[in-house]
Amino acid sequence: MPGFGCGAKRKTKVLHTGIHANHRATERRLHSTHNVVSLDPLRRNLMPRTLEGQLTMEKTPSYFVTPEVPARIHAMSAHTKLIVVVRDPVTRAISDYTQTLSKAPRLPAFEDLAFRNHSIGLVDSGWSAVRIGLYAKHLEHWLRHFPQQQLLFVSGERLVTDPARELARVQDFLGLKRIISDKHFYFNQTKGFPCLKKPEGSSLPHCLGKSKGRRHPAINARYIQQLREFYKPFNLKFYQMTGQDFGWE
Ligand SMILES: Nc1ncnc2c1ncn2[C@@H]1O[C@H](COP(=O)(O)OS(=O)(=O)O)[C@@H](OP(=O)(O)O)[C@H]1O
Repeated sequence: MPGFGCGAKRKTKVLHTGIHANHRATERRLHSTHNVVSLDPLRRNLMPRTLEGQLTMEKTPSYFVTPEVPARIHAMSAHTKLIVVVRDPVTRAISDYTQTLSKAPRLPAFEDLAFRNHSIGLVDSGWSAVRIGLYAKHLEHWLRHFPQQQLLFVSGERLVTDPARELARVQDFLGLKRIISDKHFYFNQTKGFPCLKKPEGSSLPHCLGKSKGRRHPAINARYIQQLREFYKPFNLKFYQMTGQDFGWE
């Protein structure tokens, strides 16, 4: 499921739930409630087998915004749990642009891509960096196939300001014991983001790589405001649909 950016790379991880395999009731619950994604519906690749006491997580940012994906995932496994990390769509669009710019330095200016006509504030919703942030529209596709309770929306902003709180929500959603807490994070002043104190299998702290948390180009406040106005109705609809106010005004 999507993170903040436009990357389409898929990542798979098998997690141990830490629940004893000889607890039959728990095992049954795991199998019925924690569905296992065993096939990538887009690429038809086999995923690792999920054993008892494990969950398989799969991350593909482009799924959320690809209209044919919900039906395919549902056909593969109707009980799959879906986690979506969402961030202010204006900052998301700039982050997306920054990511592309790092690979294509001759890219036109942000405002030339984000607007059909920036002197009158006509936004180009066909540009992927803008389109991806229309969360309410994408969510409509998912809700045709999955009940709301199978979707969790994680705040990208709170993932930075209070990672333990957002991860508590994720652990609860997955029916896992709350193991990750405040004590697992520290704020790295140089990076400007929270990092892990001691990742699994290592005694050294770990921050996300250089491609996460890049400095964004300065964008004229007028364009930012025009984009805010453009997203406002979509954001409000998204808050209504999810029952969560993400505070992006
Ligand atoms: N702990 C921590 N460290 C570094 N970065 C963090 C962290 N938590 C969230 N973020 C935000 O993650 C943003 C990058 O995510 P991506 O857009 O690459 O996600 S995705 O893999 O494409 O889904 C990245 O966006 P940019 O700041 O625009 O680079 C970060 O703001």
